[in-house]
Amino acid sequence: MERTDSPALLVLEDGRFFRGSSFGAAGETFGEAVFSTGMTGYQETLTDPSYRRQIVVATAPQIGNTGWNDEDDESRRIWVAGFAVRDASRVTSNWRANRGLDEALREQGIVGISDIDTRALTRHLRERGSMRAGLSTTELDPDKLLERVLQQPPMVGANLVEEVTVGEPVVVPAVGERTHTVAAIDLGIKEMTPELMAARGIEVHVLPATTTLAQIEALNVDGVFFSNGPGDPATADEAVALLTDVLDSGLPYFGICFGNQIFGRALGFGTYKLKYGHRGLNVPVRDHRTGRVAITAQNHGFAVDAPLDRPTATPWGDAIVSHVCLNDDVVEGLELLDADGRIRAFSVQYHPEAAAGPHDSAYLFDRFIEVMDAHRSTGENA
Ligand SMILES: NC(=O)CC[C@H](N)C(=O)O
Repeated sequence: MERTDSPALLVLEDGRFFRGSSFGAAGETFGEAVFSTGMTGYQETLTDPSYRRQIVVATAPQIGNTGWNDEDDESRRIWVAGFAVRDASRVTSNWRANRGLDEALREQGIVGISDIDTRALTRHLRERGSMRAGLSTTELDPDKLLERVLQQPPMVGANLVEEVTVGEPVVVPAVGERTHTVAAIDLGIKEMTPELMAARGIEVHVLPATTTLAQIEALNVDGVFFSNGPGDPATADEAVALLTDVLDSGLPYFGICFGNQIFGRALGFGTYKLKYGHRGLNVPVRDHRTGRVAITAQNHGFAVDAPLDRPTATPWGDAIVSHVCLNDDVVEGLELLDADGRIRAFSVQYHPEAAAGPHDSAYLFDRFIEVMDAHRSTGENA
């Protein structure tokens, strides 16, 4: 691979290193090296708060062709700690683009590396697992950069919610007539999520992670949602405590990704770190209720440890694993059932908001509405 005159160096915590060219901002950065197999959607990936403190390796060999636009950001900024690609496209070609990817990275101070063998790097991470890494355009001695990598905190034990959650509540109004109101706890939410709810008549109150049940109830909501987010779910005790209160209150619940892990913990399950995680846009998942397999967008490094083959008794009723990854049997969804076997709370480990990714699972937003309607009619009959 041809390198430019401005060199960059990527060093993994086990000492393996890759020399390439500077791409995006110059400087030095550290994070967990993870690979994502999405062929498209790098703008959504880079602006997804769940990637906080991660150096993302794109397995797609050429990145940047469609540049950067003003519409596809999933949040207010780029969150990845760094970006590693094989070939950074020198040409931007898309009618919506108003700048190149390199320029967007530089504007936001995101350090990247190009012209490295991302296939070798990905195979290494698959074999050894995701691990800490350093990426630098200023320190080109692998031993010296490695010393600094080894001083960085690992992803296990990382509590990053505070770094990404909103400071103040934000209301996303329903499109057309408002039929429902939802409190969405922002653990690192992506903009597409409230938009998809709003498009279905839901007024969404995006709330800080420090919100209490009393504050949620004061909004007279029909249901509660917990978003995706960065870090180790085993550290998110406040979120687990809040969700426990929500379940005690009887309010319907829907969670995505981190929201699935928090739900798992509230139900009494543990979480654990996957070797190299699921990050991509084509992960097959089976929904036990419909029997259908959806191709899903995923971005998670941790997973819920729950039995696939039997219900688990919880203080609120039986919990079951509702969705399973067909690649490796990892838990991809949970349901809490009432005495009649109806869903009262549920979550998925993958991304029905699909930004970027396939829209196979958008039906889960409709399912949330059905669960809220069922809860409402029970309340009216009581
Ligand atoms: N996208 C997410 O919500 C990720 C959840 C969690 N940080 C994980 O890596 O598993």
